[in-house]
Amino acid sequence: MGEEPALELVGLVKEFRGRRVVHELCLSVPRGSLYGLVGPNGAGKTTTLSMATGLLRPTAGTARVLGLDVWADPAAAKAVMGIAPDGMRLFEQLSGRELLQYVGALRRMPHDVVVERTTELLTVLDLAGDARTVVADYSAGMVKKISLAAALIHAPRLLVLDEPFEAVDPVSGQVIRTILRRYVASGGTVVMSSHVMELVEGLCDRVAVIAGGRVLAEDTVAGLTRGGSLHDRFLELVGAGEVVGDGLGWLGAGPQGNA
Ligand SMILES: Nc1ncnc2c1ncn2[C@@H]1O[C@H](COP(=O)(O)OP(=O)(O)OP(=O)(O)O)[C@@H](O)[C@H]1O
Repeated sequence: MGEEPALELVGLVKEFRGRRVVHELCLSVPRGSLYGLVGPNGAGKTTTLSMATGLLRPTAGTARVLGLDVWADPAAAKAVMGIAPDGMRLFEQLSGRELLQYVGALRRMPHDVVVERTTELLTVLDLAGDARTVVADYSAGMVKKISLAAALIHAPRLLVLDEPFEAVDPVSGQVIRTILRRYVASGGTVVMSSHVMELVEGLCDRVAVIAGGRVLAEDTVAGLTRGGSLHDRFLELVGAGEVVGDGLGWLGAGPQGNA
C-alpha cells in the first residue's frame, strides 16, 4: 500500500442555511507537493480549506491529514498542521514577538526553542523591526507574514495557506517562495490558494481548479496547462464570458457624470 496523502478530502459538502456551496468535493494532495488551489471569487476555496483544517464543520464528507481524521481526531490532526486561513483572527493586542511565543506555548514547545525560532522567523520575514509593535497596528502584508510565521513555528508536516501572498511586497514574496520551496524540499507539503496564476504556475507542482464548489480539473501544472499558460487554461475552464460588454456606460466624465 502506498503512503497516505498529506491531505485527502472525500465527498466534502457544505451547506449554509440549506444552500449548498461545496458539492461532494474530493481532493488528494500527495506528500511533498506544493499544491495550488485556484478558482473564481466565491468558488468555495476558503470554505473547503476551512473544512479541511478543522475550522468549519462539513455538512458531510471527511478530511484526513496524513491519515488522521480532522473531525474525528482534531487534536492529532491539528498537531501536524500549520494553518494560515484568510482573515484569521489573531490576538491583535499582542506584539508580533508575543504572538509567536504565545502560539509556541499553545503548541507546548520548549520555551528556548520558541524564543530561538521566533527571532529567526521575525528576521527572515523582515518583521524584526516591528517585533514589539502590536499586531493590530500591522499592515495587511505584515499580518500575512506574522500569520505564516505562526503557522510555521512548530515545524508542521502540512502547511495550509489561504492567499499567502496577498498584500505582500515583492521582496517578502520572494522570501516566502524560498521558505515554501525549502519546506517542501525537506519533506513538508503545502496547500495554498491564490488568485495569481503566474505565481501558482511558477511555484506549485500540482493545481486544482475549483468553481461552484466542485473540482473542475486537477493535475500537475504541466499536465493542466499543456504548453499554454495557467491563466488561459483557467479562463477556459471557468468560462471567461463577456467581461463587461456595453455595461457601465455611465462610468466616466461624460454629460451624465454625477447624475
Ligand atoms: N458563513 C457563510 N454563510 C453563508 N454563505 C457563506 C459563508 N461563507 C461562505 N459562504 C458562501 O460560500 C460560497 C463560497 O465562498 P468561499 O469564501 O469559500 O469562496 P472562495 O473561493 O474562497 O472565494 P474568494 O476567492 O472570493 O475568497 C460563496 O457563495 C459564499 O457566499
